[in-house]
Amino acid sequence: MIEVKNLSKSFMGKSILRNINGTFEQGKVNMIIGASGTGKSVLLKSIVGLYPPEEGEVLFNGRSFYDCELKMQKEIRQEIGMLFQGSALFDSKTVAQNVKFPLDMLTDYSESEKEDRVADILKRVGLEHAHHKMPSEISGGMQKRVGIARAIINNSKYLFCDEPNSGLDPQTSILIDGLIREITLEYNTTTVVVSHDMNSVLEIGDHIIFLYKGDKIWEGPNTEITKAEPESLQQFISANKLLRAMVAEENKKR
Ligand SMILES: Nc1ncnc2c1ncn2[C@@H]1O[C@H](COP(=O)(O)OP(=O)(O)OP(=O)(O)O)[C@@H](O)[C@H]1O
Repeated sequence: MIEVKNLSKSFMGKSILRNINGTFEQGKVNMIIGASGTGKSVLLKSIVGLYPPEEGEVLFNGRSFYDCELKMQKEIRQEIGMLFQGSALFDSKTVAQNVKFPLDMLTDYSESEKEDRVADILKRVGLEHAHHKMPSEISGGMQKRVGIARAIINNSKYLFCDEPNSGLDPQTSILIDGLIREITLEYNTTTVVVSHDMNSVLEIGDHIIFLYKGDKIWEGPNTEITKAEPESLQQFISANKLLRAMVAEENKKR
């Protein structure tokens, strides 16, 4: 579980996030949603230790990341897997070398152990035939799969995904969403996904945090989102045709 407590962040005196509180549970897909520029990525980066906040704390299973010894911080960092926006694969490395990278950096496994793990994980994400391909030779959806495999290869307890569907067509987005959900359940990870894709929210969002201009406006399960009151959230939702229809149905029942 990850707990964010009273977190505030600004850049050069400009307030970006104000007093954010939220809980991200294990074995669930937790989503941070909101319009462009509202602070989603800054929140994600503050949680994973890239942007230290001015105020507040982030607890990883009770361990305060910004208020613990360097050794513990390193330990927590090793438990974090990250799928970056745009996948961020090394162009000059093969698929297998990309996936193996965290094991090379963080473990002292033997080469054959590493290769076995890479083979297992690539099979799990449906890329058993792509070991020797270069990132430029595979599709955007396959690149995301490689990014997911790399994020979880070292048995990550916490999986962070920044806009996992960016640049993907709707059908591939559904497949990637499905994979994130399956991995979350199978590996019992605490998964945090940043997105502004309402289809993803409906597909996989067990728990949602909605940000609006740096404030947390609403928190709850995706099953409740169409009934949520805040106007800023209603406006965000109504950009999606399907959700507009669902909200209209909800209103009819009232
Ligand atoms: N390193 C930085 N230095 C200064 N300002 C930053 C930095 N990173 C983000 N910001 C500012 O913080 C605000 C929130 O940015 P953020 O990237 O979190 O938005 P977002 O909600 O993730 O948007 P998008 O969906 O477009 O990615 C923006 O005004 C952005 O310009």
